[in-house]
Amino acid sequence: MWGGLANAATVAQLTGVDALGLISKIRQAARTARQNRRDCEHLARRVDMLAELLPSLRDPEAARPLAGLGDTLSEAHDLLVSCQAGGRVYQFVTASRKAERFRDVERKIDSYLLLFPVISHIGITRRLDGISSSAPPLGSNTSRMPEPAADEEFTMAEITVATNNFAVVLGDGDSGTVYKGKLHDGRDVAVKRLRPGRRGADDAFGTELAILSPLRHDHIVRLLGRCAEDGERVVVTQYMSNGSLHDHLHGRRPPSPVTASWKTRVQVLLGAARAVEHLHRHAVPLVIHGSVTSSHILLGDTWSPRLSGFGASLWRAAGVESQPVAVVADAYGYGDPELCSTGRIKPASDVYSLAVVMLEVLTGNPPVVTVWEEGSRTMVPMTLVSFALPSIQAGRLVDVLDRRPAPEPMTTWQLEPLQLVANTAARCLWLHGDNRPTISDVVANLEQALELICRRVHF
Ligand SMILES: Nc1ncnc2c1ncn2[C@@H]1O[C@H](COP(=O)(O)OP(=O)(O)OP(=O)(O)O)[C@@H](O)[C@H]1O
Repeated sequence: MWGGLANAATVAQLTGVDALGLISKIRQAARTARQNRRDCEHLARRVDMLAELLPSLRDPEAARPLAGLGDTLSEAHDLLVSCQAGGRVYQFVTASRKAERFRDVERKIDSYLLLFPVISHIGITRRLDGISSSAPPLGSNTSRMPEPAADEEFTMAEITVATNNFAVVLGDGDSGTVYKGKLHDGRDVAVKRLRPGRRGADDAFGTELAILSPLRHDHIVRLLGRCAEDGERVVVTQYMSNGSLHDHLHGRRPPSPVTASWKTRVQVLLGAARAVEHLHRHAVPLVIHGSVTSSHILLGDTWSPRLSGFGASLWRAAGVESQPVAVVADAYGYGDPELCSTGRIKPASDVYSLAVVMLEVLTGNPPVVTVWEEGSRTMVPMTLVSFALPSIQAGRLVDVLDRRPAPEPMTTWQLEPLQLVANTAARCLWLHGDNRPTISDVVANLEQALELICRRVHF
C-alpha cells in the first residue's frame, strides 16, 4: 500500500503540496487517537485510498482538479490530532460535534477520490493525443467513466500454470468453479473460472471486477487479477485458507472453531456486518452487495472473515431510496421478500440476507430446511426464516439453537448475548425494508453481543 511513497517528490510537484507526507502523519495520528476511534479509522482508510491513487498521477494538467487537496489533508490531520487528548467528560461533550466534522472531512476526501477516474482519463487521453495527432476526436464515449483497472492482467497460459492445470477445486458456485493457485511470486490465490456460455456471465464478470477492484477493507476479499481470453473469463482473488462459513456450518468440513465456539461465530458475523457497513456507508462509490450468503463469507488463516461474491452487486445510485435490478436472483432462502415483490433493491435487502446468515449461525441450519408435513406425510422444504423466527419471537431461542458449541443446556446469563443476536436478526427480517435496522445498528448490536461473550470468560 505504501509502495507509492517512493514517488513523493513527483506527487508533491504535481499537487503543490507534500500530500504523501501529510498522509503519513494522518496514519500516525489515527493510530494514537483516543476519541472517536471508529471515525478515525474510517478516515484513515479513505486517506489510504488516496495514498494508493496519488502515485498514479503523471500529468500536471490532469492533476489540476486536486488543488485544495493539501488544505483538506491538513484539516483531516488537525481533526485526528484533536482526538488524542481530553478527559472522559471532555470526550463525552465533544464526541458528537466531532462526528459531524468527520463527516464533513470525509465528504471532501470522497470528492477527491471520485475525481481519480476522470483524472486518469484526462491523462490517458492527453498521452494518446501526444502519440498520434490523427487520433479520433473525443466522441460520445468521453462521458463514460473509465473502469478502474484490476490489479493484474493474466494470460490463460499463466492461469493454467498457476493452478497446475486446474488441479485443486476449492468450491463450486452458480457462476463457475473456484480453483487453488499459486502466482509466480509465491502468493496463494483463488481462481474462479466462469462457466462459459452461461447467460449473463459476461455481465457478472464485468460487475465483479469493476465493483471489487477499488474496494479495500479488512473484511472484503481482495481482487488480485483477471483474465479474459478466447471466451474464458477468470477472476483471481486472495486465497482464504479456511473456506466458506457455509461449509463449516453445514457439514463439509471437519470440526473447527466455527462449529465449536459461539465467540468465533459472533466474530465472523461481526466481520461480515462490518464489510456490508463499508459497502453501504463508506465505499466510493457506495455499493449494495445483492448476494450476502454464508457461501460468500470466506474465512482466512485466523478465522477472520471476508465478504466475496460481488457478481450481483451494484453501485448505489445517489439520492434514491431503491433502484431496479435487472434480474431478481434466485436466492435460496436469502431473498428479501420486498425485493422479490417490487424488483427494486435497497441497502435493507442486504440487511435481510445478513439476518438469514445470522439465523444459520445461531441454529446451524441451512437457509432452506426440510420438515415433516403431517398433511402430505412427506418431507417438504421450508425457509429457515419460517422455521426459526416463530421460536425466537416467542422467546424460545433454545428450541432452535445449535447444540454444537455448547451441548449442555445454557443458563439465561449465558444465553443473553445470543438472544441479542437473535433479536437483532428478527428485526432485520421485517417484511418492509424501511422497518429494518440499518447495517450500522446491526454492527453495534453484534459488537455488544461479542463484548458480552468476552466478559463471560468460560463461555
Ligand atoms: N477466495 C477464495 N478462497 C477460498 N475458497 C474460495 C474462494 N472463493 C471461493 N471459494 C470457494 O468456492 C465456493 C464458490 O465460490 P462462490 O460462491 O464465490 O462462487 P460463485 O459462482 O461466484 O457464486 P454464486 O453461486 O453466487 O454465483 C465458495 O463457497 C468457497 O467454498
